[in-house]
Amino acid sequence: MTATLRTLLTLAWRTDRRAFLAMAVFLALGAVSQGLVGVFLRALTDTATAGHGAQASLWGLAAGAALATGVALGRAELALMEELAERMGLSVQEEILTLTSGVPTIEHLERPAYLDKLTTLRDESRQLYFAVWALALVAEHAVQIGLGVVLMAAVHPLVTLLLGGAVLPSLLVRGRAARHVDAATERTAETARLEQHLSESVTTPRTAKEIRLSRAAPALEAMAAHRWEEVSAGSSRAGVRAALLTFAGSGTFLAGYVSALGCAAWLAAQGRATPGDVVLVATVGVQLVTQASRLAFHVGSVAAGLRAAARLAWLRAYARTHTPASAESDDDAPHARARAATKGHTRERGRDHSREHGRDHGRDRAAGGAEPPESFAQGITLRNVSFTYPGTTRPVLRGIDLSLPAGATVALVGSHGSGKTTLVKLLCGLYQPSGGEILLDGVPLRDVPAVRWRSRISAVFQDWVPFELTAAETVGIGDLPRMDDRTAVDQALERAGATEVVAGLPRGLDTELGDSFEGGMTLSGGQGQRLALARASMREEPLLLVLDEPTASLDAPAESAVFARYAQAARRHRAAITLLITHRFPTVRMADLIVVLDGGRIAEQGGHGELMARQGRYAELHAIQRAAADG
Ligand SMILES: Nc1ncnc2c1ncn2[C@@H]1O[C@H](COP(=O)(O)OP(=O)(O)OP(=O)(O)O)[C@@H](O)[C@H]1O
Repeated sequence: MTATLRTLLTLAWRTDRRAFLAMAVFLALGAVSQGLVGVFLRALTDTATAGHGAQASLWGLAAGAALATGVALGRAELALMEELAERMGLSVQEEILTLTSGVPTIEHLERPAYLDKLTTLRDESRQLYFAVWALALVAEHAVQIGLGVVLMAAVHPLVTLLLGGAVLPSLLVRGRAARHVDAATERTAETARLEQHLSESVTTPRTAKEIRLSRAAPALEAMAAHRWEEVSAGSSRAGVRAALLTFAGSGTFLAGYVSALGCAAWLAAQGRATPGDVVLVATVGVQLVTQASRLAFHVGSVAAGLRAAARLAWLRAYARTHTPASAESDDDAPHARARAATKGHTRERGRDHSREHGRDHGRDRAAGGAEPPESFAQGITLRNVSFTYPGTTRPVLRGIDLSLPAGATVALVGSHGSGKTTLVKLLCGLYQPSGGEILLDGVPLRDVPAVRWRSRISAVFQDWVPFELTAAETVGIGDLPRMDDRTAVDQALERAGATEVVAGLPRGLDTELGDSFEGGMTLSGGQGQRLALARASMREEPLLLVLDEPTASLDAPAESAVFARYAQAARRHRAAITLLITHRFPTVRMADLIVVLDGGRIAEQGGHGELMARQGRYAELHAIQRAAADG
């Protein structure tokens, strides 16, 4: 609680210190001016009933001035808070992005339990800054209520008791109402995510073709609507409960107020209070009821903000524990990176990234850990590696003993779901093995900081990213420090056989790609794949080159040519290992070593001739493909 409160206040303080302080001053003055209105009105009533007209006028003026000051301060507070809130919201969103993308492993992006937390945090990031506002208003109302209680006590302690006794239960009831709403949001986070996915599937251009042809749009829309109904039913149920509780809370306030006013009138009738005291109870009593009701409401907002702050603290802790080597040393670091990442134009962004990348690397080195080899002497060894996706129970890889020799081209083959991509994820350090170990020239991969190992890998995956950037940036982003180096980009295009693709673009490397640009160019699947390959070619001397079915849009001879070129280059440079995954056997047969995966185990391994002669699983897969091609 204290830690989350500190997180919340630190966020606001860091966003704008001056605005934060100014707001605190305005709030304090606003609180006092409200209390003074009641005091001045009492004096007005008492001087007027005593026949002192001139004095009464002065008190009247003073009451008006206090009221006007309160209103003006309220306006100023509002303007300041809106400004502060907007900037704070932006910086929280940036931090969430930076933390989410900064974790070297990807479990938090694939596992529903974590995704729910992330979705809720992203949706509720606005709560954080409203909470700071609410926190300030809670403080203001608390001061106002304190002053009010003192004034009421001066009339008669019973009046205070009647009003004060109604405040506490009502606050508790309101807090409970807010918890209902929050719990409902968390319960429906998964359904809300699925609804969003289904709605986006119908509206994004990438999926439009298939969905139009299959005429699945109405069915998908109906599914999305059904999920939306589930989400909204959950939140309306919680909303109704919260409204009932709030109503009960307001009833308690009202009962307290009416009794306190009755008590003051009775005291005045007895001559134990002045008419001014009755006016004071009526004025301050109304203020107290309103302030307490607002206080309760804002306490609810603060509670929601604290829960969002707790989620942010969870994400920060998660990022810290899952980024062992480049762990941030202070709370400002993710912010600095987030600010750098969103500054200015994309190209600026690229430069900032480059600098940040360098800084990460420096921090990484300072943090210790083993170095990946400069050049492979033996290669990569997997010893009894097993893996089960977090949150599941079925092992996807079991007992993998494998040696990927230095300078070799290794082909991973196997039927769909046999574990090829998962093995690649482990080799890239995107997941840690559940059992066994991976060694880089004898050095355990888990001892090598992810940032250092990643900087020595190039990879293209079957689901390559169609970045909406210029062609130069789309390629250059493959090696951030050299993102703007046109010579490096040209060389990468050449290595990937993609020079022709760029030559055909209206503005060459400066052509903007994607629908997000006005008049942006849409690439064909094959053109996009070539650029993705060029992106992976930006790093000239990777130790491991992963080609996970990146050439599905190319024909078989083009695919073989691409693989041959990459394997040759990799072998020349530092005895790098090329790992390729493809279902096309003409390409597979070129590999030095073929590893056949079946149900998460290595069924067999060897050269093409050797495996064909063995007449095992490889020969069987080969025969199936040949029959399909012939038939
Ligand atoms: N993020 C994940 N969480 C849980 N299970 C997963 C995840 N990703 C993959 N799997 C499961 O792991 C198994 C192996 O998947 P993997 O993607 O490694 O297969 P693959 O051999 O690469 O398949 P393909 O040839 O179709 O690409 C599959 O049963 C799949 O359902």
